[in-house]
Amino acid sequence: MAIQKKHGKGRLDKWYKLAKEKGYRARAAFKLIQLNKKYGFLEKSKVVLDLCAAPGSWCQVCAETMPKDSIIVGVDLSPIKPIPKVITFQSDITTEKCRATIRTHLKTWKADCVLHDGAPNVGTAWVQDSYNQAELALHSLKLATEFLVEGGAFVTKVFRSKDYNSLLWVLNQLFTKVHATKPPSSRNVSAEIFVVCLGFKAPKRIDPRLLDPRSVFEDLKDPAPNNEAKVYNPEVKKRKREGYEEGDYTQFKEIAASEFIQTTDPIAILGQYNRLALEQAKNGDVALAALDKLPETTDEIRHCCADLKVLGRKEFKLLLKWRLRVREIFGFPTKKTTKTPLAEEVAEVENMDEELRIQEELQRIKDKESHKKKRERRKENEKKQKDIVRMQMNMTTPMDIGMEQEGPRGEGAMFRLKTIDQTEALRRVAKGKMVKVAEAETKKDRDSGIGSSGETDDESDGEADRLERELDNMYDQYREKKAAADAKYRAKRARQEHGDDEWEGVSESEKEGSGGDDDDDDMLEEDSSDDSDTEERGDTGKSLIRDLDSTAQDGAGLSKRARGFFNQDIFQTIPGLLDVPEEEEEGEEEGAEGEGEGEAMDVDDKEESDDELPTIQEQKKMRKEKSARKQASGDFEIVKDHDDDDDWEDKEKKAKDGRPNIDIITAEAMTLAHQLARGEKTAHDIIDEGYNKYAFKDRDGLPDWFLDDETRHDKPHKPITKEAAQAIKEKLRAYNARPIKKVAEARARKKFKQVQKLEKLKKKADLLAGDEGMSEKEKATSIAKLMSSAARKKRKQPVRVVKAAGMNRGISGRPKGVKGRYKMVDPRMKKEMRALKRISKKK
Ligand SMILES: C[S@@+](CC[C@H](N)C(=O)[O-])C[C@H]1O[C@@H](n2cnc3c(N)ncnc32)[C@H](O)[C@@H]1O
Repeated sequence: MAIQKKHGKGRLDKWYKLAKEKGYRARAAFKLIQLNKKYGFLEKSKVVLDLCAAPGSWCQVCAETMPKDSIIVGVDLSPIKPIPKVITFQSDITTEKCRATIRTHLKTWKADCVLHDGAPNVGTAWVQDSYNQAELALHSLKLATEFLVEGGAFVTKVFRSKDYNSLLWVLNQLFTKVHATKPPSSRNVSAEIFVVCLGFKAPKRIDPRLLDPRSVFEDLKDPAPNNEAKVYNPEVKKRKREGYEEGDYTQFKEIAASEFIQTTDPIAILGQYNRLALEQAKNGDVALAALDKLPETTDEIRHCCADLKVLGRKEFKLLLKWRLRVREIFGFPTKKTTKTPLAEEVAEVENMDEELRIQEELQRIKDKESHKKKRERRKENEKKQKDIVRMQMNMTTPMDIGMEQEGPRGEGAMFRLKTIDQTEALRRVAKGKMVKVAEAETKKDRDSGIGSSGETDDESDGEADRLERELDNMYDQYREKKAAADAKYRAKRARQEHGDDEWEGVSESEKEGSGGDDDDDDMLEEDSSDDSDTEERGDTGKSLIRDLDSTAQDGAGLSKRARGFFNQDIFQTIPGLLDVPEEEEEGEEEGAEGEGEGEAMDVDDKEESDDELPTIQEQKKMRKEKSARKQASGDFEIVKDHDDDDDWEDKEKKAKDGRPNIDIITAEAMTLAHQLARGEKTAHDIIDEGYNKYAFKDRDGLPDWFLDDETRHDKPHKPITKEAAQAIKEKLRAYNARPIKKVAEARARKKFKQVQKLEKLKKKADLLAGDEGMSEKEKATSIAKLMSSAARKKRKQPVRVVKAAGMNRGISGRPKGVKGRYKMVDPRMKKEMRALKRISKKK
C-alpha cells in the first residue's frame, strides 16, 4: 500500500520534480494546467487576476498559456519575484487597499478570469483551518464579482468541510456552471478541491449577505480573521468557532477502532474519519486491548487504520472484512441492521461511500451467483466421472453419459472419428483412459476455482477421493508456483500446451526407447489437426492411412527429425546409418531449407546457403569435408552435461527455435556415436535396446504429480565415455570463457573507433603528401607530428563536484549549467563524515 507522506521527502513527488524541471516556482502550477486542460478558461482570457499568487507559478502558467499582450495581475501577502509580462504586488486580499490597488492596475478593464489559490496556513502542514479557507474564498469571490466581466470564469480552491456546501450554493447563484474537481497533481491526502465557475452572471445588484461570511456560514458567531494576517500580528489569537466539535479544531478526526467494530454503519466511519486508533489499548480500553491482540488484526490492517484517507477500494474492503470477522469473534450480529444517514455537509464523501456500498453489494451478488454455478458444474462433473467409472465396469454405455451426438448426416457421433478425436474420448477409451477424461475435467474445474472454495457438498465423496483431490489440488498449486518462478518450466509447459511435442517425442523415445503408447497419441493428434476442416468419415480414414504410411516409412528409413539428428557431422562417418534413397534426401533437404528449420545445418552451412546456393551434391561434399576436418582435430560440438536436466530442456528448446543443431548432441549420443564408429554397437543393437522396461509404461489412472515425477526420474541411465564427458567439459569451458556481451560490445566499439581514427589520419596524411607547396622533409615531419599527436592519449576531463543543494536537490539528471563529467555530492554527507571523524577522535 503506497502511503503518501505529507512531510519531508514525501513532498518531493513527481510533480515537484517536474515543476523544478520545467522551471515553475511551485508544483501548484500543474493544478492550474490540469484545470485549464479540462475547462479551457485561460486560452480565451485577455485579463486575469490571480489572488494569493505567491510564489507565482499560476502567474507563470497564465503568461505561458494566455494570448500575447494579455494582462496578468498577481497579488499576495508575500512578495512575488518579478515575472515577465506579469504585474505583481503585495497585499491582503481581504482589505480595501488591495481592492483599490487592483483597480489602479486594471484601470477600466474587466477580468476574464479570476483565480484564487489562497491557503491560510496555520500550524503544521496537514492541519488546515477550513473555515478560514472558506472565508478567504468568499473574499476572493467578492473581488471576482467586482472585477469579472459577464461570462467570465472564477477558479477557487476550497477545502471539504462543513462550509463547503454553503460556498457552493453561493457560487451557483452567481455562475451558470459550477464544477468541483480535484486535479491529479493535488495530493490525495490534501482535503483541497478546486471549484471552477464558468459564465459569470454579472447581476446588477448582489445582496451583500451573499458575500458576507457571517450570513453564508450561518453557524458562525464571531467573524473569522484571516489567519495569515496572524503572521503580521502575532497578538491575534485563534478563536473558537462553532461548526467544530468542542475541542476539535481540525479536520483530522480519529476514532477508536472498537467503535468501528461496534457501529452499525462502518462505511460512515470510514468516510468521516482519518484514522482508526488501535493503540488506545495501552490506556486501558479493554475492547481495544482485545482487538489489538487478535491475530486478525494484522500489520496490513494496522496500516489501513493509520490513514483512512489514502485507502482505495481494496483496503476498504479489507477493513470491512476484518470488522465482520472480529464481530463474529466477539459475537456481534454480523448483518447490518440499521444505517445512519450521513451528515449533509460531507456530500463528496457521502457519494463515495454510496458508491462503495453499491459496488460491494454488486460484488456480493456476483460472488453468490458464480458460487452457485460452480457448485452445479462440479456436481455435474462428478456425476459424469461416476458414470464413466460405471461404464468401464460395463455397467453403462457412453450414450448414457451424454456422449452421443447426432451428426449432420444422422450417424451417431460415437462412430464419427473426427468428433471422437476432438473430444479425445475414443483415444482414451481405447487406452482405458476414460477416468482420466473425467479427471481432467474435474481438474479443469478445480483450476478455475471450483471445489476449492470449501463448499460443503463434497460430503458424498469418499474420504480417499477427497484426499486425492486435495493432493492433486496442492500439486497443481505447487506447479503454478513453480511455473511462475521458473522460466524454463513455463517454456516447457507452453510447448506442451501448444501440442508442440514433436521434439519431446523424439527425446522421449531417445531416452526411453522408442515405441510405446505415446506414439499412438501423437498420431491421432496429428490426424485430428490435419483434418480439422472436413467432417467426412472417409476423409478421416484417408488421413489415418496417410499417417500410418508415414510411420511405416519412418520405420523403414528414418523420420525427418531423426534423419535431421543423424545428419549431424558426428554421424557422417558411420556406415549404414543414413541409407536413404537419394531423391528422398534431396526432397528433405529442400524442405528443410524452405521451412527455415535447417536443423541438420550448422552455422557455417547456413551462411553459405544465403549466398548462391550450392547444389545438393556440393553441400554433401562440403559437409563431409568439414566433418573430416573436425574429426581430425577432435573438435566435437557438444554442450550437454549428462546430469543437467534443465540444461537439456534449454537445449531442446534452442533446437526447436531453429537455431543450429550443435547444442542438441548429448554426451549419450556422442558415446553412442563412438560406439557405432568403433563397431562396438550396430544399428540393430540400438533398436533392440529401445525395447526396455521404460518404453512401456502404464500411466492409466495415475495422478499427474506422480507421472511428472516418473518422467523426470524414472529413465534409463545410458553410459557415457570419458572422452565424451571431457569433450563436453571443454565445450562448457569454452562457453564460460567467452566475454560477456557488454564487454564484447565495448571492445568492438573501441576497435571501430580506432579504425575510424586511422581512416581520418590516412586522409590527412594523403592530403599532406599531395601538398605541392611543401618539401618532402616538411611533409615527413608534419605526418610524424600527426601520428604522434594521434598516439598521445587524451587527458581525461577532471570530474567536477556539484553540490546537491537548493535547486539541484531531488533532481535526477544533469544539473543546470554543468558541462562535462560531474559528480553530485550532498553537503550533508560531508558534515556527517566530519562529525563522525570528530566523534572517533574524541573517543
Ligand atoms: C498555495 S499558495 C499559492 C500558490 C500560487 N497559486 C502559486 O501557484 O504559486 C497560497 C498563498 O496564499 C497566500 N495568502 C493567504 N492569505 C492571503 C491573503 N489574505 N491575501 C493574500 N494572499 C494570501 C499565501 O501568502 C500563500 O502564498
